[in-house]
Amino acid sequence: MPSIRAPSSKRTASLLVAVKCRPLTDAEQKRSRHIIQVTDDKSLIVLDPDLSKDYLDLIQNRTKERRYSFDHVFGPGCSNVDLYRNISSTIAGVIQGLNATIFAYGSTGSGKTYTMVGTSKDPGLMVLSLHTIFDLIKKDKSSDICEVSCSYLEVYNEVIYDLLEKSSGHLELREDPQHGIVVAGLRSIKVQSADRILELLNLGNSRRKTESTEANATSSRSHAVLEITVKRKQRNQYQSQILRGKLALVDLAGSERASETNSGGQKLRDGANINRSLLALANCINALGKQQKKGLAYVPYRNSKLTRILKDGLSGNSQTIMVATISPADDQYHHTINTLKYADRAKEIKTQVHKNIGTIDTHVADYQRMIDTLQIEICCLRKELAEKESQLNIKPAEKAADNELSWLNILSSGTSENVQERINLQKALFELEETNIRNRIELQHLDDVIAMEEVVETDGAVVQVLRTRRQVILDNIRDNDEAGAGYKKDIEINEKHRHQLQDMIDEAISNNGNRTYLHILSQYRLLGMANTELQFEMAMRDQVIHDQREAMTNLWNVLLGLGLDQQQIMDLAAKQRIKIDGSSIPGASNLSTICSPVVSHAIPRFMYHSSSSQTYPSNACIFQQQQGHSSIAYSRPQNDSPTVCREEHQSSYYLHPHDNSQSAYSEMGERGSGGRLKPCFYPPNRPTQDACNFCPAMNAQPCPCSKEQLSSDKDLRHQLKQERWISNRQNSQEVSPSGLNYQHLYEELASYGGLNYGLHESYLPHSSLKRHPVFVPHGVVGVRPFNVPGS
Ligand SMILES: Nc1ncnc2c1ncn2[C@@H]1O[C@H](COP(=O)(O)OP(=O)(O)OP(=O)(O)O)[C@@H](O)[C@H]1O
Repeated sequence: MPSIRAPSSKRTASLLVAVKCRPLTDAEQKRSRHIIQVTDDKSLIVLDPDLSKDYLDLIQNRTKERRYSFDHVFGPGCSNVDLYRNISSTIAGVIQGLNATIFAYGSTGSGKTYTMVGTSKDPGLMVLSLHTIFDLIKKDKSSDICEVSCSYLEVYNEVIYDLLEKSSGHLELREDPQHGIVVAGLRSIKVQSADRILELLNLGNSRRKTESTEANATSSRSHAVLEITVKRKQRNQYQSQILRGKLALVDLAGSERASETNSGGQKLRDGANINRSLLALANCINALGKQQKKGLAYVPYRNSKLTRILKDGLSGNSQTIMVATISPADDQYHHTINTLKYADRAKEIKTQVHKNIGTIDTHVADYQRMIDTLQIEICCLRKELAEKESQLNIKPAEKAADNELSWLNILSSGTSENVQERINLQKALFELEETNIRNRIELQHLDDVIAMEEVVETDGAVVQVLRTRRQVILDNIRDNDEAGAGYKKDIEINEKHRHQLQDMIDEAISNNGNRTYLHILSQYRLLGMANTELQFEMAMRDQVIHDQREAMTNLWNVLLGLGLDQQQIMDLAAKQRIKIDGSSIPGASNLSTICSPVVSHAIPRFMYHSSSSQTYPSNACIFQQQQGHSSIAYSRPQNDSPTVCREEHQSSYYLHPHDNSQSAYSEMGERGSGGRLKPCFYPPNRPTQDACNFCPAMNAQPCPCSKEQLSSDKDLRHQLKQERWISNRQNSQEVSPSGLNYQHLYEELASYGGLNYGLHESYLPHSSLKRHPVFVPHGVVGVRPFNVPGS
């Protein structure tokens, strides 16, 4: 029986902020004054550090004293256990399939490591949470099987290392549609007891990079993330449900001023990197705080590895706790105020918490496995390269050749970093554009509403509010455009760097005669590219999965909006021989417009993978306009394979070739509003016109309501610029764009000459490169941008 999944119910949670003030250290007691007053368990006062005031401050009664309130405040007399007691309920959710994140934030020497790791007398949050998890599993009365695993990583100078590996190589981040950001190749060790994890924790901590600085004798130079995963599986059940809870415990490196830490050389460089990633974190907190009040500001997660790792914890599926650590010393006043400023802003952050139930999309899991295998192979090859190099270094006669070889090695790792960086920048740009598209939609709506209100309103109060909101949206658009311009510049720099690297590699290879080494090197590079390509594939699938999830949610909303209750939906599904996974069905929210007829048949048509002979009625259409974002979904007539088209306001930078020439677009491409060209990509082995016939909006059987719906909604018609169709056919041999710059990717692949797989030429806008055979994995879902007729 085919099965679909009911979207799990989400709960909006506020980020919980706890402030912890440590006692004065022995050294501080001699030189500093205590300036923190904890007034009650939720508020504190930072006293003015200046005892003597100048005349002007005195007569104007100016003071630097500041008052704050948070979810919890702990004074110098409190232990880690006191803090833990107030947050332990969050940890308990992890064994029920919920995610939680706890991170300590504060300046260097303020007590982050003490809070997270602790001492034997005062164990920290990492230790206490582990004990809770194992205690709860032990006490659990159900017959479920719980499996606990843990990983421990550090981010040092923007490079990720595995703290559970003796000599870990550089690890890379990957975006997983189901599990969010994951670190490829990171070891996850299954553990049976809290003691075993504590052993691993101690081992990892001993590998962590620390330095003695002026501000702290054992200052952490890296950000450390301990992740505990609890998988809970029903025993002896066919198709058993799996709950997968995750707890991330983060000890950040301390922010500092170079002048205060009195460091130079490597220490100074470390400090600069630490500060950069903490600044990126602060910027994310700022943007997220702003988003709650003002909506749709771009959150620059991509500006550092740390923020990418923390993304889920900051805005995704996680109940998150920020522990802001402060020093009570008067000479730390500015650091303290700074920490409390961000903690205060973080109170505004909201996350969406839902249970992680079961698994879907097995083909995605297969891709992940492939990528993981490739990552492991790359690591082995890296090691081989290093060994080969050290062997060569032993022979002094070959010193000159050795230098050349290590130069080659540097170049080749430079190339892979360069590729990763470009992928990241392009994705950032894509996200920025999406954010601004939504901003522009809201702007358009606001303009219309303002125009209407101006006619009817007498005192102008509502118009004033709307105008204020309009200005906020304009500011957001401007900020996002500025950020986008920055990313575009970075991409240009990255491109230049790539060409330089490639030239240098080619020259070095042509001058060098060491065949074995070159063989390993070329294998390494090829695997690197295969890996990159798979990551692109994954990104495409992410998009498809995202779209499908959105469509599923819309369909659920429609069904519930029609007045069907959960039981009726279940009965209908059972009649269609469709199994509904997931126990909870969300309330019908955000439903705006429904296109009938036959909406109730839309689920089978869309959800149902074509492995069954079951057929469904012809057309179904869901029209939705939600939070300023509009989309239209169609299902195909019954004799065709299930197809869904979405129209959306989207024009991606990925889809625009750099030369911007007309020829880079299809014959179907036309100029959209604003004079921007709209790209069109064709499926392989299919004539151009046929590609368009695939969209129901253009064929003989258009969606019965789309045109009317469109023309009845003036805003929408204005905004619709591009249509994407999703062809979801069994054994499809198609791969197509999903916001990716194929021209780029193709050039990238071509630059790795001899590579035996590439993208099909027909996916390239008027491709001039038609050499490589197609590399198409099974079960691929096609995604294609499309022109909306008459838009
Ligand atoms: N609650 C506390 N009680 C007693 N001593 C503490 C407490 N918190 C921190 N300390 C002490 O303060 C010093 C600095 O603490 P810690 O190393 O945890 O700071 P940090 O914020 O992690 O610094 P960095 O960012 O430089 O790594 C240590 O000597 C630690 O033992």
